[in-house]
Amino acid sequence: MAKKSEVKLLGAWPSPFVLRARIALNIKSVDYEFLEENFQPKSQLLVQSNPVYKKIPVLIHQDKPICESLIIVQYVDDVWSSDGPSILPADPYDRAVARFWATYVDDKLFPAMKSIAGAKGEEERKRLIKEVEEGLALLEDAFNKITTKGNNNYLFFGGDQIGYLDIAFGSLLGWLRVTEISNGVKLFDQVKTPGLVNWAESFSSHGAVKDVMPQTHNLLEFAKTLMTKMAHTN
Ligand SMILES: N[C@@H](CCC(=O)N[C@@H](CS)C(=O)NCC(=O)O)C(=O)O
Repeated sequence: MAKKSEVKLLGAWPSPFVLRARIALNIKSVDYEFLEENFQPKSQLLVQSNPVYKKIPVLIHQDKPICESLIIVQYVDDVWSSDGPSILPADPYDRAVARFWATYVDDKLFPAMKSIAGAKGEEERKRLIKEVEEGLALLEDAFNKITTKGNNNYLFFGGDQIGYLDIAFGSLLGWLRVTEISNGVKLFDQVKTPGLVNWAESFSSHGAVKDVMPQTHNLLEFAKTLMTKMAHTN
């Protein structure tokens, strides 16, 4: 078990990317100090630790920074390999598939979801919502393929335990719910994405997740404040 002083996580509570690092550390039962970044202005520690992107999360392990959420998740899996279940699948093909979909989440799904809030006009908003729905339908198919093995149907992308893709995608669930509420739509439901609806419930109530996953009403409040600030600066 790492000493708390050896592991620090520079982050902020509403960030889905920071949540990934927190879940990975929880899976491995790594004790860490959480340093809340408030960006007003960006802290010296953040700028020094992540001079390229100046973004959170940054994991600081034995005074060395590791940046980018998915790289942090893999690092945690590598360093604490014998503490708790593996995060990445053992099989090389399964690892490649998990990495493919995690990249898809970051490159396609999340950007589409994020851009709904900034849509210019109803037509664009509807187009983006449709894009997210189609994106989720692809993930529903992937979920069914990945979790059906022989006669077994697993709860998670990672099998019996949450793994890399569960963390990559599951960390966005809070913001997905905020998007649904803010736009009066259901992106996820028992008809369109039954597998993902059940998965989301199991993921959100998992021991490594439930205490660190931000509450939807807090994210909604945060989003409203952010939108108000942006409206004043434009
Ligand atoms: N690809 C990065 C994205 C991290 C990211 O966008 N972090 C946001 C907070 S959610 C941030 O630090 N934003 C500050 C900025 O853009 O200046 C990762 O996966 O870690």
